[in-house]
Amino acid sequence: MNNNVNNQIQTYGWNTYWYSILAEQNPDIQHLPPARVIAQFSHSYKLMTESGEHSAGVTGKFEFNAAKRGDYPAVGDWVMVEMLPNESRSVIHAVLPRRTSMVRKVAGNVIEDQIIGANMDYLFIVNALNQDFNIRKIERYLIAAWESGANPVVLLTKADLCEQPTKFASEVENIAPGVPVHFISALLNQGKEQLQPYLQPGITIAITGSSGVGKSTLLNWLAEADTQKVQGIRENDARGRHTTTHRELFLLHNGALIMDTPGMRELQLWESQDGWQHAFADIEQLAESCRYRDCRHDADQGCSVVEAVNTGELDPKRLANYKKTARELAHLTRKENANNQKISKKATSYKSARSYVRPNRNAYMSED
Ligand SMILES: Nc1nc2c(ncn2[C@@H]2O[C@H](COP(=O)(O)OP(=O)(O)OP(=O)(O)O)[C@@H](O)[C@H]2O)c(=O)[nH]1
Ligand SMILES: [Zn+2]
Repeated sequence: MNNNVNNQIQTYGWNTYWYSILAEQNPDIQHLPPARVIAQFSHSYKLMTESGEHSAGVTGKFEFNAAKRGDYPAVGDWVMVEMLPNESRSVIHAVLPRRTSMVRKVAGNVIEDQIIGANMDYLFIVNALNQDFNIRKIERYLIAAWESGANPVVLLTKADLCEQPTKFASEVENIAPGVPVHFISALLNQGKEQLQPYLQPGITIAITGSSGVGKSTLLNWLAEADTQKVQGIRENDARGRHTTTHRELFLLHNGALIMDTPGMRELQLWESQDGWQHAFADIEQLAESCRYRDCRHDADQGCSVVEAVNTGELDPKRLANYKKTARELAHLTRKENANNQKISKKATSYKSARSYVRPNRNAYMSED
């Protein structure tokens, strides 16, 4: 590895942490160069390797060993590759263990984890400061963030359409103590400086939020930073190439990496125990002093949660959201358990083929 090529993957976030992770892996893959997945297509991936962009597929062995959908590479993953000589293609031998990941539960015959983004440092949760402002949505996105392991940051866009952005910001702060909240206006070019602490070299930021909240506008706004500097970098680009091809993980001029995958964009809000408890820590804590262990928090007697609603300490809408999430989570768990039972009955006969968990090609490739 010469310095120049080494820099290429460092720019994409390779660092001593990943070196140490690699050192813990099977020696078979340790000599292979690392690469980062920057886009995912139906049958292939686009990687940033030490020698630039490569398209890639997984090895047959990888495919054979992949027990479930979540074992396959996802955007943001670090993979160990074999470069094919004289080709801008490579093959993926292994995926390094993910530091963080956004997982979506896909309910089919078997509930499967689909990784819609990996190794993000921050998750920007975008909501607009107009009639679309929705605190309950933010609450649910926060669950996803906690579950992913990435640090959530709430961005309230379209501040120019709002008389009192601070009022909304404090509303968010109430439901998400300790989570940074910023209000910005791409239209008026206001608030960008608040984002600088996150937009650091090698830091990966995923962007999520409902349709129309201003994600694309935000991306363009972030990308257009300092045009002069951009041109300077292009001039110095060793390959002199400016690719305009499809990417889902891309480099900003300030060195930060932005992840914008279709799945991340329209994050479907599945629920999971850990993230859920974290997001509703206040209610969980109140519930501890309910009279009954299995309190449903809908009767007055001995229920600390209902009491908190009555005294105005807890917003009834927050409680309603908590209950709705709990029901969905219970539903998902029931479905999962039922499927797992079915699977374990059949497991012996299926084991060699592993067909019960191996996604069929079409299912794996389809966008749902
Ligand atoms: N007033 C105002 N309008 C904005 C701002 N940011 C975005 N918009 C507008 O909001 C609309 C939606 O913005 P997009 O960036 O397309 O939203 P999106 O979240 O990417 O939407 P999807 O692509 O559907 O996911 C557009 O008409 C933007 O011009 C802002 O800061 N102020
Ligand atoms: Zn209760």
